[in-house]
Amino acid sequence: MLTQVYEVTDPATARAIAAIGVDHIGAKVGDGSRPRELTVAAARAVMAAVGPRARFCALFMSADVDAIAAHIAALLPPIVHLGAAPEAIGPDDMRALKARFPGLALMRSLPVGDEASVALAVAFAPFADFLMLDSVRPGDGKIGALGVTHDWALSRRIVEAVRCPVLLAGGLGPDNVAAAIRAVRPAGVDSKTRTDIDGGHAKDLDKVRRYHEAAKREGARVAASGEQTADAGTKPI
Ligand SMILES: O=C(O)c1ccccc1N[C@@H]1O[C@H](COP(=O)(O)O)[C@@H](O)[C@H]1O
Repeated sequence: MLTQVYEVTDPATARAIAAIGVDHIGAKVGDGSRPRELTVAAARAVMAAVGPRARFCALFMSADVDAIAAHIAALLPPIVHLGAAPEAIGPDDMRALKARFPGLALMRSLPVGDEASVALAVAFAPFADFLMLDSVRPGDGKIGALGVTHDWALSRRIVEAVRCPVLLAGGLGPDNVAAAIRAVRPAGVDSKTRTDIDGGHAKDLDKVRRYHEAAKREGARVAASGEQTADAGTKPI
């Protein structure tokens, strides 16, 4: 079971979370115009602090594929995570990014809202190394960092419908990650708000540790029980 934690904005926190054993450590990267969005220079320092124990994920909220490509070329992160709406960055854009950066692992956030989410995931899966299924706000369509769960039965159907490894996101933390793994059988899990300090965006290392340990424990239990779990390995597109 892969564990992923957002968002890390300083090297010391990146080092501490890597020492806990978290597999993917993420930060928002861009021109610095969004809240807590790191410039390439700041992201480079966090990525170096992650070290060899974990993989750094660069989350781009922008829909400007040329700007994203320029940031990738400057930073060369192991995992590029695309967070813009699916209408804004589509499968063709993902194919183009992979062609330009062949060694890159691409993670694609997708909203899980209604029945249409399953077809959307099926359409994107062939172009992603990881899908990340996240909650969506009904009013404005905002995806992610909402701190709320979604219909896990839909996410389970997506896990069963695609070959691509799926990470489950949306309101996960130490107290519900095991139940989420039992319900969805993802290849990995992601957490932001519920591993933050209360009322702030800094990471609470005790929450991160409890989330990570609960996820690894439940992932191992599911694997040992022989229950179906998606493959956590990456596959080339
Ligand atoms: O991390 C952010 O600030 C962010 C901003 C805008 C969209 C997505 C964002 N983050 C992603 O959302 C998941 C889930 O968040 P939560 O656990 O429900 O709070 C987060 O881990 C990032 O992958």
